[in-house]
Amino acid sequence: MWNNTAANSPINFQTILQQMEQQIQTEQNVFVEDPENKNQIRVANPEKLYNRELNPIESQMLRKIEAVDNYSWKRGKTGGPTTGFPLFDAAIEGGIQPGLIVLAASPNVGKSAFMMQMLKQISEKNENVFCEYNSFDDTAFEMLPRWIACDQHITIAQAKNPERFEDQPEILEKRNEGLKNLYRNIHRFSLRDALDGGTSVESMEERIKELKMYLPEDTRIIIGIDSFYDLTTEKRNLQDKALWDYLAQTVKGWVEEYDITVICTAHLRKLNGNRRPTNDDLKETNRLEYEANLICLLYNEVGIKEEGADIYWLHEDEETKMPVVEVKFSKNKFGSFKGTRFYEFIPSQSYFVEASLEACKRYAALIHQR
Ligand SMILES: Nc1ncnc2c1ncn2[C@@H]1O[C@H](COP(=O)(O)OP(=O)(O)OP(=O)(O)O)[C@@H](O)[C@H]1O
Repeated sequence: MWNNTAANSPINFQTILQQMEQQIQTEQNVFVEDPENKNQIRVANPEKLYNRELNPIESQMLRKIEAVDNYSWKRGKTGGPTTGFPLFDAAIEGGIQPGLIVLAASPNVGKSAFMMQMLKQISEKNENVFCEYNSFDDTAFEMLPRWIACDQHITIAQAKNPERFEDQPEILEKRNEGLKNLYRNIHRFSLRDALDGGTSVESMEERIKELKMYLPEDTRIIIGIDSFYDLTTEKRNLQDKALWDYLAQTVKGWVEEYDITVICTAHLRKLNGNRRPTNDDLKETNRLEYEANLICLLYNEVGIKEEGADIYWLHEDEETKMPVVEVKFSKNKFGSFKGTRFYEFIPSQSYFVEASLEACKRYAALIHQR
């Protein structure tokens, strides 16, 4: 645009002024405010960008910029649906985004419980969301009582076997309240187990298509898979690493094709000693690590060292040390946070409380003191 020949001729302010006016004129013809959002600009006349028609390459790029800008404005003020855990939201810069999230831990740490509570909270605290928990290693008979226990802070056993607690009307009342909340939430939360649709990625994809068909277009879909290593495929020729690579790529493919969030739990290799896990401990495949937008490694010292643990909390009704689940953000493509957040856990109620920032600092200091 600028034809600055100042190096070989004296500056002509008249010409510069004319050029500036011309540019402003052109820009006014090219860009307009969006009629519904005065802060968003749109390209009204692409031909006026260069005073000629755009070629196909330029048109493609123009459409891409428009799509990304539309998407950015559609994210809303918070960025995405809240998880109900403020520090978790902050770590991923404002809520759940489309992408692949992996919650990895050794057995019994609490990853299924953590994912269940997260999906429950997302479904309760946001509009236009739908969360589905797919449980491949536990049945709905095991998982739904956890939802009720978590909701009402009763034990999983109380939610599971009401008849055993007939002499405790206050427990039955709470259980019924939890059940009512679960019924009330079926427009935003569903739970499926292996008996509902099988464990194959092909059947999972059919389910995602079904959700896309029935749910309103602007619904944010969040699919939980417990666990990634229980997924199968109808492609019979794949085995071992090739199989896990294929599954990881397929799951990530859904994120891109259907614009959804997939949260997977994943088992870790058996850890030697009591060390905290790293991404290298993901079993069988590093493709999962590569494809994931976020990897959280969960660790529960009380689960390993019991009364010898240093990272624990105390509950007024319990005599023993209570577990604190450490959630380390070991790969984070949603934000720059790479630290650890801490969740005080009541396993019998399948319930977590996110530790405050101060408490997180205290727990982190205890780990680093060693
Ligand atoms: N019905 C129950 N009653 C009491 N505690 C339970 C019950 N079910 C699970 N727990 C406890 O909750 C904790 C977390 O279990 P959870 O299934 O979430 O772990 P996980 O990491 O998903 O394990 P896995 O990989 O074996 O599924 C465990 O310590 C477990 O003992």
